[in-house]
Amino acid sequence: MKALSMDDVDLQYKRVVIRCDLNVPLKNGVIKGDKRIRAVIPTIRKALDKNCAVIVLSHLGRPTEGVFEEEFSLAPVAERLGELLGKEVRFHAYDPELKVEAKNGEVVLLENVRFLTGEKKNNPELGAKFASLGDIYVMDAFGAAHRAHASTESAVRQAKIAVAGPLMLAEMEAANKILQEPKRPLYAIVGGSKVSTKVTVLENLLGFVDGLIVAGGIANTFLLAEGYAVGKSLVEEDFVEEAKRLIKLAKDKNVDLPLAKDVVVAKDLSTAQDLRTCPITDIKADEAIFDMGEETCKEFAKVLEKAHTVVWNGPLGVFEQSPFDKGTRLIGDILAKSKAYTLVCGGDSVTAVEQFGIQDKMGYLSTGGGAFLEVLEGKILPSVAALADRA
Ligand SMILES: Nc1ncnc2c1ncn2[C@@H]1O[C@H](COP(=O)(O)OP(=O)(O)O)[C@@H](O)[C@H]1O
Ligand SMILES: O=C(OP(=O)(O)O)[C@H](O)COP(=O)(O)O
Repeated sequence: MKALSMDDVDLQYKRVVIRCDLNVPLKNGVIKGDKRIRAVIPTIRKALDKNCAVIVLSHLGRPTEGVFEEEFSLAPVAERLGELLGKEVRFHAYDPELKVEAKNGEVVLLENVRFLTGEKKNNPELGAKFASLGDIYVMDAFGAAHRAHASTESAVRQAKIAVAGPLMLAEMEAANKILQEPKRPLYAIVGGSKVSTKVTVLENLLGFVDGLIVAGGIANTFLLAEGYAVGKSLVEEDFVEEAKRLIKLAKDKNVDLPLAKDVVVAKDLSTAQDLRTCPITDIKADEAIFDMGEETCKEFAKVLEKAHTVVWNGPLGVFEQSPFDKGTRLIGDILAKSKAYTLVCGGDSVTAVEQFGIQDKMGYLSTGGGAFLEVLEGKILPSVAALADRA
């Protein structure tokens, strides 16, 4: 990747802004997986070692812009970041004026940048404001590098000096390695919930992989496209036609695209009321799919036996809530035992793997989900393009 690194510039006593992806899973203010926070510790330490004043930026979730919403606050992240760094991290609360300064040797974490009007629209004035907070702008938010937002793209273009952080560089190297020399057969498992983000990814992956397992919440839209009733399951109706097209495209390209045969359904997620496993032909109108069934997982396992490389993004079910974690656990165990090189990407997927304690059995864990898949598609990420232009 063409970009300046932190080693290429004089950091001594500078004001450094580091854009990180600290978008971690949170429930009632409790962090459920801190991989993304741990991953940027070396970056922040690198700046502190040179007596820099450090301002950290990040987004969290998808809040409404222009207003503060407690559930999307980065305050709990500031605390965890401080624990991991072994030094206090000053939290700068919601402040549309962005009146923030840091002293040398100090780390300040700014409140969620997505509360600010213009962040997601890549507003150049907001980008200029972010850039002006420091002498050097370090783009280290690999997980958000596929977003052309004010803090990930515009600020990089406008900063006095813009460099790629060490995490960003390592992640790009890992993704490019798979892209350039994958050990085939190469299979991708794409699960999770973000259908709209993943549809284009799936289409492009069909041109690159030997097999594609569509699972988790996004599989529901594919089941609907195949004519099955999916009750109250999470679906994106606007993408049913797309799903139909992708199923046909996979056939034309001779790519395996196995879909679920049985699923775990319930009437209510929080109470798991009337939970049962049923064939996909038997989902009732008041039920929703929350996990893949055992038969389906066994079938996926058989398919995956052929793989020499597996790229896994997105859990197979609502893994945060037992017993809907079974499908994700099963596939995790299979991959942990498999000889295939397994690359796990995405905030929730990595959290699941760490929750199951199988992280050491995986080939590589990436902090980026959508970002990693877009690199595999051969796309140039907006942040990467901006960094290259500044090199
Ligand atoms: N059947 C399902 N219905 C609703 N949500 C689901 C389902 N399967 C998985 N999910 C949810 O998908 C989310 C993760 O999706 P996503 O953000 O796309 O993954 P990643 O962060 O690994 O890229 C998890 O919160 C999980 O609960
Ligand atoms: O969690 C993220 O992406 P991922 O779910 O693809 O891993 C990134 O922080 C990007 O978040 P976004 O998909 O709300 O832009």
